Amino acid sequence: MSKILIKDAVKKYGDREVVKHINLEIKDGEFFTLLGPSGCGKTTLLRMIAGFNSIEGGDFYFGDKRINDMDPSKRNIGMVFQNYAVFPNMTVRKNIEFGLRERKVDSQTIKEETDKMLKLMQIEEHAEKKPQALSGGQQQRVALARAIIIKPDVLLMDEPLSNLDAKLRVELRETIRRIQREVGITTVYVTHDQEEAMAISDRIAVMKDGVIQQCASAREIYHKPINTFVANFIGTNNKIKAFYNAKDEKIEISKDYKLDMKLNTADDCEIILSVRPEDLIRSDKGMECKVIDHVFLGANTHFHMINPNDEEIDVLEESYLNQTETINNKVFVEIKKEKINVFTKDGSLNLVGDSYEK
Ligand SMILES: Nc1ncnc2c1ncn2[C@@H]1O[C@H](COP(=O)(O)OP(=O)(O)OP(=O)(O)O)[C@@H](O)[C@H]1O
Repeated sequence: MSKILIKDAVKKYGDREVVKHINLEIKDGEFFTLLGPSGCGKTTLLRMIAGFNSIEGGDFYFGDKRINDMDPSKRNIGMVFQNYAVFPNMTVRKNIEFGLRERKVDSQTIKEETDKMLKLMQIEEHAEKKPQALSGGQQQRVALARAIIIKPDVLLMDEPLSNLDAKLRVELRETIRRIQREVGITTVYVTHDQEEAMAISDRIAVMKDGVIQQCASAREIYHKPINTFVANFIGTNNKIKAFYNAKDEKIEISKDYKLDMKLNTADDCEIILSVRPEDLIRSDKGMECKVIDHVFLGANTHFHMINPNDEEIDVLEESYLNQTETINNKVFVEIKKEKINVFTKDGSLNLVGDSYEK
């Protein structure tokens, strides 16, 4: 049985639908992420699960229990927000204990459970400090401990890392993932950061304008995006305009560069190739491109180029000591055909079938 089931959910502000007929099934123990640009409705949907927003349509279930009309306090959820919602006047220990005290748990159990949490979050030495003496990352560990000590059925997290600097974000997202696995708690996580979503999630729902575009594992979303919005939102993507000759089963990129490939259409049509920078390789044949810049990034080097269609493309190569390319040089670039996605001209449909290994 699914842990959270959402059927045909609608949220309206006035006449405006901001969540538009969403269906989702989240499994027990799953780390599930709602990902999308600002304003796409992720927080609104999360708040509907929590019970903080009215629901204008659809049904929400925890297990087989319909929760639409259940008070938030009865839903047994833990929440962590962007702003570390810890009580400033209480010590770290008192903050973490809070939920158990509210539930009138005996003091021996409170002590044991709180000690366990302090250890799990690696903040034992801060137990008797007030939150303001802690860094942002440590405060978020307190918030997380406080949310999960009550053993909620579902943990809801809304951009919990956005106020932290880049290094801490990476560190804490790994901690969150490890702890979620250890505790096995079903988690719904909201972020606009695609890299964070990929690093942390079992599955991701990519949202745009209140609609789920694709719901799948990070790998599937990266390698097999359903439309150009998803392809562009996740990772770096080169868009190359081309033409499909259906009779000859050829993709025509330029006069001199064609790929043999059968697409899921019987008609000649204009298409958009979607190619990751790592799936373009410098070669002695292919598209003739002009190098306009190169950026050394340690493990990799990024080459920015202009292709024969006057499109700017990015080529990612593993770095090596004597790697050089002079700006304005002409180079040939080949496409790793087995890795590309091909979309209709309007970007709405992926024309690559399942026959290609992704
Ligand atoms: N109380 C409200 N009244 C009217 N409109 C609202 C209200 N809350 C949110 N909205 C609108 O609903 C849409 C979805 O907002 P929501 O906060 O869910 O987006 P989001 O994807 O979480 O974005 P962000 O990452 O910026 O928080 C937005 O267009 C927003 O302006």
